[in-house]
Parts: sequence; structure tokens; C-alpha cells
Amino acid sequence: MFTKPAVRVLSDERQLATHGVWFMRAGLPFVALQLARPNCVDVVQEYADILWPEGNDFFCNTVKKYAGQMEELIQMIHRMILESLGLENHYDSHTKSLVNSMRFLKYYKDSSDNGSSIALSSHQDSTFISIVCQHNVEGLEVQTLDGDEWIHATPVANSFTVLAGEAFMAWTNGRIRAPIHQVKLTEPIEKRYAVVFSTTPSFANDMINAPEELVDAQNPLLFKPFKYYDYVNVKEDYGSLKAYCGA
Ligand SMILES: O=C(O)CCC(=O)C(=O)O
Ligand SMILES: [Fe+2]
Repeated sequence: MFTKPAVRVLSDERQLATHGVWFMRAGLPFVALQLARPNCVDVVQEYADILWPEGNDFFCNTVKKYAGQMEELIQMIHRMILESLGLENHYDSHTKSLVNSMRFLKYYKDSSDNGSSIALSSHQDSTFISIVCQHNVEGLEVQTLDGDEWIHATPVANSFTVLAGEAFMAWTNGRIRAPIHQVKLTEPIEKRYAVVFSTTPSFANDMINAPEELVDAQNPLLFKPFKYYDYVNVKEDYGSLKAYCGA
């Protein structure tokens, strides 16, 4: 799917930050394709038809199965987080305000590289939650809070890596941190695939505003309310959510 000329069609025709070609930057050895609303059969079919005009039932069926199970898992994670913060009463409205997206990534060895390269540079996800499936090839590294060390998120069979993103950090007024992470391909790894399943705010209502229960004199508001997709579109210019809307 990463070599199809139709990838260009996706990137030209889809303007949404969550659908189409994601973050393809000259010099970085990876390709990533985004699929917004992977739980919607028609959307997946339309997406597959662009990439494979001859049809690809295997892709559609696999996405349907994967997205169904991931949606269940990610909602459970949201529920656990809200319960741990005493915000059960927000659960229904919170889950209604979410949409899912899925990202397919391929990393490859950069021929000009000296043997240990950054394939995806350090960043925080913008999302609420991202569930990363690393397909048993290591590479994901997560920075410690003090910024001193990188922890290898070694892939473990039958398990996933869960990362919180900036949307959850802002919505929980900093109770949940969005870890800085990166992907490094170390010799002898030549290529690596990953799938990331995420929750983001719905397109219709993407205002991120921390519930008042989480804001008080000891915990002053960290981020002014902001519109998620406005932020995502200019994120690279600001570098961090704090720079964009830090209170
Ligand atoms: O490939 C991975 O393990 C992580 C990918 C990632 O951080 C991202 O897509 O935001
Ligand atoms: Fe990420």
C-alpha cells in the first residue's frame, strides 16, 4: 500500500489532518497513511478503492476486525482514566465526543545513514490515546519525564504500547502526560511496520476544555480552551501545545 501511486491521490484530495498522507517530510525515512473513521465500513471501502482500484477485500476485512477490537480496547482505556480521576459522570459525553483514526506506517533504512538513525523524530502525539502495534520489530523509544533518558518500548508478543497525547493532557489539565517519543532503526533492522489506532475529538465539536473538577487553586488551568484541528494544522509552527495555548 505504501508504493501505490494512488497514495498521491489520497494526499491531494483529502485535506483533513486525520485522513490521507501523514507527515511525509523530505529526509525522513518513512511513509505513513492515515485513515479517519476506520470503524465505518463505507469509509474503509472508499479508501481501499482509491489505493486498489482492482479491490482489496483482505485489507477491508482486516481493518474492520482490527478497528472493532481496538475501539473496544481504547474505550476501556478512556473509561479507566476517567474513573481514576473521579470523572465517571463525564464518561458518556466524553466518549460521544471522540472519533477513531488509524495510521499505517512503514519505516525503511536510510542508505545515507551511519547505522543508527532516527526514523521518526521526537514528538508528542496530538491525540487523546494512541495504541501502537509494533509488529515485533523494535524501534519505539519513550523519553523519561526529566528528559534524561530514552526507554526502549520493546515489543512484547500479543501486547500493545499505549501512549497518551496532548488532547488528553489538556483535557485532564495535565494529570495525564503526553510522553515524548521517537522511532529509531538500529542495525541490522532494514524496515519496520507499525499501526497506530487513536482517539481524537470529533470533527463537529473539537473544542478541548478541561472539566472544572480538575481546575482549582492548587491545579490552575494549564491550557486555554482550543480547537483541536486548528492546533493540529499549525502544530509544527509552534512546537508544543504549551507554546500554542499555554495558560
Ligand atoms: O512506529 C511507532 O512505534 C510509533 C509511531 C508514532 O509515534 C506515531 O505514529 O505517532
Ligand atoms: Fe507518535
